[in-house]
This record gives sequence, C-alpha cells and structure tokens, in this order.
Amino acid sequence: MLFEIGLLVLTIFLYIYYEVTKQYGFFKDLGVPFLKPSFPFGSENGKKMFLGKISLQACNVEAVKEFPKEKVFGYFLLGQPIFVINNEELAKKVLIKDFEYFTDRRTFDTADPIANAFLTNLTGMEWKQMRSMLSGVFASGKLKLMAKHVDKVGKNFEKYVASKAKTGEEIDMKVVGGLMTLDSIASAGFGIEVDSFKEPENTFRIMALTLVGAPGYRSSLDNIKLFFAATLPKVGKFLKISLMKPQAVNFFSDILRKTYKRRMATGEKRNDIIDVIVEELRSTKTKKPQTFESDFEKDAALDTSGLKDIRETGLDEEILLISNALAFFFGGFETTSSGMSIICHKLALYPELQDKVFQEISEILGESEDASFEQLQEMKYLDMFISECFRVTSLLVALERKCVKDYLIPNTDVIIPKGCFVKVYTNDISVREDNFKNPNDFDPENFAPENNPNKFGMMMFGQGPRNCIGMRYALLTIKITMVYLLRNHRVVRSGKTPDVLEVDPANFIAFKNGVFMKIEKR
Ligand code: HEM
Repeated sequence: MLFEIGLLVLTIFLYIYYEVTKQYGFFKDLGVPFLKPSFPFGSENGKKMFLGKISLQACNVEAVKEFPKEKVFGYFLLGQPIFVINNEELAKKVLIKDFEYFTDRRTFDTADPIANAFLTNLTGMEWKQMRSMLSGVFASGKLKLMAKHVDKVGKNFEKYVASKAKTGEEIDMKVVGGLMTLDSIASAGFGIEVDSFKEPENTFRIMALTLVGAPGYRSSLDNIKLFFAATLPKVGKFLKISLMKPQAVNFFSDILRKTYKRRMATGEKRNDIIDVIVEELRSTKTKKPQTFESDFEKDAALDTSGLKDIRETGLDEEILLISNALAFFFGGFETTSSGMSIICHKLALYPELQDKVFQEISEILGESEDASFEQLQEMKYLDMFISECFRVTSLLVALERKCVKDYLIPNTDVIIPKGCFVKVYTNDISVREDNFKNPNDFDPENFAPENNPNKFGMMMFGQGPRNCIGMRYALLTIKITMVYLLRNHRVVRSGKTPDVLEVDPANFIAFKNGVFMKIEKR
C-alpha cells in the first residue's frame, strides 16, 4: 500500500514538474532576453512574489530593473512565460492601435457562473458585446442623476469628518474612503441607503467586504485558490474554485433580483445603476453611437463590427444585471478607496497645494449647500491635482493583456504567440522627461493644458478599449468626497502618516501600515 501511495505521489510530482518546466526554453528559442526560471516558482521576481516578499507591482519593477534598456523581454511565473513591454510606442500599439491582437486580459475560470460573466472576465466577442452594451452606463446624463445619491453620502462623510476633527483622532483614509465608496455604491448601485459612518458593522458592508475579499475577510487559503484560478485555470476549474464567497454572492444577488422584480412590476425608478443597466440592456442597438469626452476616451473607441443586438444573444437580462452590478462592485470598491487614500495622502504632504484645491472648491461652491454636477465639472485644479496624484502613485505599474493572435513585434522578427500574456510596463512612461514639464516632482501643473501633458502618462485607469469603464463614476465619487472633506476641514499629517505609500505585498490594492492622518476644522 505504502509503495502504491509513494508511486502516486511521485507520478503527481513528475506531472507537475513537467507541466511547470515544459516552457522554460520558450524565450531562449525566440531570442528574447529573459529572467532565468527555476522550479517551481519561475523567475526570481515571481518567486519573491509567490513567497509574499514583494507585491505584484514590485514583481514587475524588479523585472524591469534587470533589463532597463530592453523594449521587450520575458520572465516566468511558475511555468508561464510573460512578455514585458517597456517602450511607449510599443505600449501604444499593444493597448490601442493593434488592440485587435490584445483584446483579452487574464481570466479567472471559476465554478461560479456570475463571476465568469463579469466584464473583467469576458474575452473576445463576448467581451466586446458586453462592453458595447455597457458603454452608456456612465454617460454624463446618467452620471448626473447618480451624482445625487453620491452627494447624500458625501454629507454623511462630512459629519463623520467633523466628529473626528473634534476628537483629534487619527483616521485611516483607506478605511474611511472605503466607507464612503461603499455607501455610494450601495445607494447609486444597489438602491440601498446605509450609513456606514454611523453603523460600520451593517450587514451590507460586512457582505461587501466578504464579497471582495478585503483584508481581514480573505484567508491564506483564499489567496492560494485565487492563485490557482489565475495561473492554472484548468486546475482551478477542476477544483471548482469560486472567486467569491457564496453567502455574499447570494446576499447581493437576492437584493438585485428583488429590486429588479419590484421595479419591473411597479415601474419605480431611482436613476441608479440598476435602472441604467436595465435601460442599456433594453435599448441596445447593434451599433450604439460612442461619445468621447477626452482623448483618453477616444483611444478607447470600440470597433463594433460583427456585434449582434443583445436580444439576439439569448442572454438572460436578470443574470446580466446581477453579474454586471457585482462586477462594478468588484472593479470599483477597493480601487476607489485606494485612489482616495493616494489623494488624501498627497493633500496631507503638500499643505500649500491643499490650500489651492480648497480655494477652488470654495470659489466654485460659493454659498451653495450641495455640490452640483456642473460645479464639480468646473473644478479644473482638482482634476489636475487628482491626475498628478495618480501619475506619481499608481495602483498598477503594468497593464496586462493576452495575445489573441500571433503578433509580430514591429521592427523585429519576434512573434508574440497567441495565448501569451504581455505586461505593458507603464511606470517609466509616467516619469519620462519629455512627457511632463516637471516629471520628477509632485506638481499638479504637470497636467495644466498649457504644459501639454502626455495623456498616456497617467495610466491609473488603464488605456485603450479595455480601459476602466467606471472611470467617470470613480472620479465623480472622488471629487464629491474631496469637496465634503475640504470645504470645512483640512487634512494634516499625523505621527503615523507615512512619507511614502507602500503597497501591501499580500494585497495589491491595500497599503502597508494604513494611510493615517488627522482632520482639523478650518
Ligand atoms: C479610482 C478608482 C478606479 C481605478 C484606479 C480603476 C482602475 C482600473 C484599471 C487599471 C483597469 C484595467 C484597465 C486596463 O487594463 O487598461 C480597470 C478596469 C475596470 N474597471 Fe476600474 N478602476 C476604478 C474604479 C472603477 C469603478 C468605480 C468601476 C465601476 C463602477 C470600475 C469598473 C471596472 C471594470 C468593469 C473594468 C474592466 C473593464 C473591461 O475589462 O472592459 N472601476 N479599472
């Protein structure tokens, strides 16, 4: 018996060894420089990441340090070859001009049909169909109606801030920004009004934290599962790995289903994401007109050839509503609160620039109690400040794409084969001397129109047709938060405010040791 068990273990080990190492000659055969791999973790940067020593971002930064002058090189994650593109022109080709070769991202093939239908998880024509259908969800007219829900939450946030100014307590902006973001999504997204500032333990919040696997709500076992689903999808599917905790999925699906049924039956409208998604689902024409409010959006134009009318696809409206609403939750919750943390950290570090932001807010708001959508659009210095925060501190240092048809890298004889992953390294583009007036300092004037900023240099929301679909909504929430934070208060450094925000290796959208600061009354 012992012999049989030993034989089985050996066979499994040999199989894993073969699967992991079979492509180790990949880059050598292509003549592309690469970071040498070793079993089982792959290249040294990948090994450090898997062992929890460095973050996902640092994994890419370390790789680039090895080949700072190469436009294209490779490394291995386990047995998976990863191309790195570290060149602005090539980056533009992969993300925008030659997008048809790189339409997909890494997907998580799970046992969960709702997660499998997330926009983030769709590929090829299915993705294009859904992206086109959702493209109107955050159009200005719709956003303006949603802004009222976020504004209400902003006022709760202001009361909370006032209470902290009185006691002089330190706050962790990642946590507080999370409360603001969550209540906004609850209201503008799910039609539910909660006040997490008063009642942080409310069921909606606990379930939301469980759903996204926020720090403290995700075990090491969950991280291992996620890792398998991302790097060995066949194993992930075989083990029936689910990305989301079933009780949280059921909780939100139930809310969405009931709300959907009630609204269908009563005709009730609240101008929130539920209404807008259903409207978009119903109004979808084969080719919807695309509207662009910036160059960033123009670069995201979708080639709509071959698209069907959504009603011909046979997809179920209720499932589409649930998966898209949850995908927005996933895409928007931790990212927006991390974005707010980055901004507030900079406000605390640069009080004189904070005064300029405040000055603009108070001039534009005047005596008005509420911040109107139009007033928010007028806040141009705030826009510049936010862009500069995201240029200097980005959540991601590289954007990932999957090559969907063999791609000959221009001016070389190297072909990126179909099926390979490519990391477009964006970090260096943000600090290139010729891209910004003052690239090495924190200076919102870098984004002043007269300084001709390189729109490609702020990659926080990605680039090209697969960029962040929620950017306008995220910026709206962030701007409302800044207005209610600063109009009567100021953010100041506290003993625990870090000089530099360091990403937590265990969670790429959280920061090591929090983002602490204090609030003072103006
Ligand atoms: C500050 C906040 C946010 C940041 C920094 C952020 C960042 C990003 C980034 C970097 C990507 C990948 C882009 C690429 O690969 O080129 C992305 C995609 C995405 N984001 Fe956001 N995001 C934010 C807020 C939101 C919000 C509020 C929503 C929804 C309401 C959202 C929904 C999505 C979705 C669905 C995708 C996938 C798009 C696709 O695959 O077509 N994000 N986001």
